[in-house]
Amino acid sequence: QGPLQGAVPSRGMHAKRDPRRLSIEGNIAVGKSTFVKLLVNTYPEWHVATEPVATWQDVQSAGPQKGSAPQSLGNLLDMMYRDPARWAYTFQTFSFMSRLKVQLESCSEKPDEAGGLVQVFERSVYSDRYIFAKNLFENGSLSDIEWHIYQYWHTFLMQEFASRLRLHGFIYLQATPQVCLKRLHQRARAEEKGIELAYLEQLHDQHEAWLVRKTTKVHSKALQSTPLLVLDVNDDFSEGGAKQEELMSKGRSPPSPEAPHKKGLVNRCQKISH
Ligand SMILES: Nc1ncnc2c1ncn2[C@@H]1O[C@H](COP(=O)(O)OP(=O)(O)OP(=O)(O)O)[C@@H](O)[C@H]1O
Ligand SMILES: Nc1nc(=O)c2ncn([C@H]3C[C@H](O)[C@@H](CO)O3)c2[nH]1
Repeated sequence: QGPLQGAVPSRGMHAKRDPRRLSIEGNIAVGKSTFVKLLVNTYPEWHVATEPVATWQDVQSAGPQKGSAPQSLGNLLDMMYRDPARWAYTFQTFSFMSRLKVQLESCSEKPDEAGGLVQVFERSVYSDRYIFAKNLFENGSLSDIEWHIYQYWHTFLMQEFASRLRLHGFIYLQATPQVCLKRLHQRARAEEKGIELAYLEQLHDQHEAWLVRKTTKVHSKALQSTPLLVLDVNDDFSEGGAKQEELMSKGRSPPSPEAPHKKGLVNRCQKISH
């Protein structure tokens, strides 16, 4: 029996409960995908929606006629990094739409199949705006009018889909921009080879402003008060061991009598109604 035994509810216990919906946030290459894989190994019953990077790397046309083969239209991730002033707005519309679909599709599972589940998203419609689009505006890659139009439809859609997009918690994986750059080089994704420390520093600051300092102006009170768990992932946990187990248990651990305020995020989220 591991230290987490008993903390994860069995399916039968929560057959009618809405799924708890969490988003993993963090800088580029901080280790979100790696962390999500560890979560799935530890909690195989959790549903995970990874970031649709492959869709951005190969945008497909629907095909001119029904049933005809889709055509590849290009690598939008690469285009955005090569020429942000030209492609940033296009990228944000597409990344937003693909995140919206992922978040809406996950919550359309039948309630009694999804009951008691935890759904984990890698980033969210919120980081699309409050991290990336905001940063692209502030560094001059989105013009005033593009940023205005982006916020106009984003706010409208967030209000229209408010209840279906509501998240119960954020897990913020926090590491220095220097550590992220090292991991980015180690991963060596072709489109990212031009990314410099300064860009990761900007994104780090956006995460800190939105999630930690809470100085970023957000569109809703519910979002402002969404529970947050900050995990320091500067240390290497990819080889397993005690650090990995500690991180997993922080995400889930039951309240302890000595420190009742230090509940795991999922336990805190279960107190929040949908
Ligand atoms: N804690 C860690 N210690 C050492 N290396 C790590 C750690 N977490 C991830 N890595 C390594 O860093 C690289 C980036 O990790 P990963 O792909 O999980 O990042 P990510 O946050 O999902 O990236 P992106 O923002 O692009 O989606 C990978 O090579 C991974 O093996
Ligand atoms: N501009 C921009 N807006 C986004 O919403 C966004 N989300 C992710 N990314 C980049 C980071 C990684 O290189 C790669 C995979 O995370 O995609 C984004 N870039």
